[in-house]
Amino acid sequence: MLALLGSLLGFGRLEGRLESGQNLTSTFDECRLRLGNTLGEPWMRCVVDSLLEVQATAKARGEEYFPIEAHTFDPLAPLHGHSYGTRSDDLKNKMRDYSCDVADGGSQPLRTTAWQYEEPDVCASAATEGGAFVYKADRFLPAGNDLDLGDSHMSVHEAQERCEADVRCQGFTFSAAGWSHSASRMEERQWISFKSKSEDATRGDGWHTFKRRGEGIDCSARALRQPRILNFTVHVLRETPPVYLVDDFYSEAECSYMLNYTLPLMGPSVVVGGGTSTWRQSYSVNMYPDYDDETNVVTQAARRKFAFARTMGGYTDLQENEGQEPVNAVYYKDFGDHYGAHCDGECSGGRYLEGHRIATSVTYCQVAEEGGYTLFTRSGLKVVPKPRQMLFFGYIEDLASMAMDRGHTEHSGCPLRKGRKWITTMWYRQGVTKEKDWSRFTV
Ligand SMILES: O=C(O)CCC(=O)C(=O)O
Ligand SMILES: [Fe+2]
Repeated sequence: MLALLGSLLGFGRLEGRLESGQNLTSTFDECRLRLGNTLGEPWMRCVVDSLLEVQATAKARGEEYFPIEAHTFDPLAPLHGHSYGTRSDDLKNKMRDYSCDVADGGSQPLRTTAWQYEEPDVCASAATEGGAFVYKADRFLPAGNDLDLGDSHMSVHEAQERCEADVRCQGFTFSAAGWSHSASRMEERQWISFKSKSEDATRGDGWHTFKRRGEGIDCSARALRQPRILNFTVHVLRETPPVYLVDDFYSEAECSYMLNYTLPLMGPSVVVGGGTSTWRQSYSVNMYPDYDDETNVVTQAARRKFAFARTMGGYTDLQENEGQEPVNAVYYKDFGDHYGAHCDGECSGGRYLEGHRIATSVTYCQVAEEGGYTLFTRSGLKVVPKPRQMLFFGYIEDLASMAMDRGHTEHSGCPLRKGRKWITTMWYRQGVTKEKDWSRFTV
């Protein structure tokens, strides 16, 4: 079934006759009614078949029509030279707009299964060594110079005390070639810059950074923070390439922590290559997991997501580390905010290349009352999320040959109609490391 849509929708071609020609909406409505109010793939197929019939009749009569070329159902192949995610495919986008605004409850799972995750011990001594601070060698903090603590000449030890005493202080940074983190050297005086921002520790030889630990977890209540075994319910929406929806992936505490922390920092979203676009209307900000700080909520959530991708997604070589992309927090808040049809990675059937994106997860803390669904635009899968669910989808069509998807992972954030939507999007890359990080590769 899946094998048909990537190719047939790739053939939708507009020749300036849409408005004066076939009334698409009536075809959409008719197919929906004929199929008992369901959308998805059977509906898309019905629409295309109906339009082909109308086209044949119109052609014979010399009338206008919505032009689409005859489609093949098999094998599925992207249209030669066709670039996914462009605006050229008008029929597909009209179908997307229509599907987004129909209250059909979304796609139902093929099956439901369970996933178990054993949390790392976030309060183990190794994970909290260094007390309230995480030390980062060869890193400086570029931003957050708005503290009146100023630059001060003092011992590193004193700097820790001063920073801890001020809630605004998120860390401090100094340059000292040859300095190493040891008890005696903590008493040496350095020129210290205190910072109100510590998420973006940047590589710099001879620099040293002390970051305040995440405040998400209080390790003083040690007894309450034994590592937990978490059990999740997983709804399988598609087997290959995988689309899973996981219930209660984030806890309420995680969501409120991330919402509170990101909302004041958000700016207009950008698209791949930089810049804003009406294709992606929302607000966003990056969150940086710090794999040296296990108490950090963003770190814990990222570790859980990677574990899921390895065990459930089958991407066993995936590794969370500093080479991965930051997590993108996205807020859709105004009527019509949306993300047009796009692929997050390569989706025209090539071979997977190390360092590139291999999977995506979207975790919803706030869902809209109407609209804001996540729709797979070439396969008709529609996710109507519940708060705190995680949508995971991978792009590998065949794990044995590492052949990539041929269009079925193309997706869209439906226009927001009522309420607000707040999500975190995470992209997974195989083979990235701290030294060879994501920015060296395209998507
Ligand atoms: O908003 C959504 O539902 C999808 C978001 C998305 O596709 C992305 O952030 O890459
Ligand atoms: Fe996306």
